[in-house]
Amino acid sequence: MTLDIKICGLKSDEAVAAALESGASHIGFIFFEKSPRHISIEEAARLREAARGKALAVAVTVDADDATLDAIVSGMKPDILQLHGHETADRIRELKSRHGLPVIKALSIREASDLDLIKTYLGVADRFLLDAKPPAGADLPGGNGVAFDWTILTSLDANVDYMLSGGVNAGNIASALRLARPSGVDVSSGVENAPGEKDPEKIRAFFRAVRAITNEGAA
Ligand SMILES: O=C(O)c1ccccc1N[C@@H]1O[C@H](COP(=O)(O)O)[C@@H](O)[C@H]1O
Repeated sequence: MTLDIKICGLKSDEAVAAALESGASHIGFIFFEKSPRHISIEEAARLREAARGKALAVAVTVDADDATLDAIVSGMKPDILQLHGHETADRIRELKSRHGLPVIKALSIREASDLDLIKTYLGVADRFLLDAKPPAGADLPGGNGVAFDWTILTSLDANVDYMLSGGVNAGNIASALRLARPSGVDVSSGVENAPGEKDPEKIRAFFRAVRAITNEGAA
């Protein structure tokens, strides 16, 4: 079983290096000013250069307007856009034609009925990222380190291509992957010492934990 691994909210050379050396398929940069992981376009452009040919660079935005997205796309040249707000299917069609980039649509999940939203975006979004709904009063739509009940994913149509996100870490990824069959996992808080402060050793430990479970079948 191969599994994409996205390390999100990167801000330092050390964290990018740990993600790439460990074999990250995707590295994510957050463009959302309220986030402790927010990064400037210039800095993201510099960091993403290290990943060229190694991992795909993902620009994460939240209900961003055209001017903001134009600046991100021309400045940082991401491989993928991750839309983490309330973007409609029409807005995604518009952005895909404007920028010619694949789109990951993040959806906030708490209960099984929240998965119904997937239908709205099927054939429009290239991939889904299923994240936990933010806790009451949270400032951030993602990156809260909160997990949802993964057992609800057992009923999900096997053709839905999604990354599992929200509160994932080295300690719980094995149970997540025993319950769900995502094509990728996305982690941010779970590899940090404090909000926005990635820990290279936690990044490496996360990959070891994923490999322990994905290699089980190969032994
Ligand atoms: O991480 C953030 O600060 C953030 C801000 C705005 C939108 C999305 C954000 N993060 C995304 O949420 C997932 C899950 O995070 P966590 O592992 O639960 O902390 C993260 O990987 C980003 O894709």
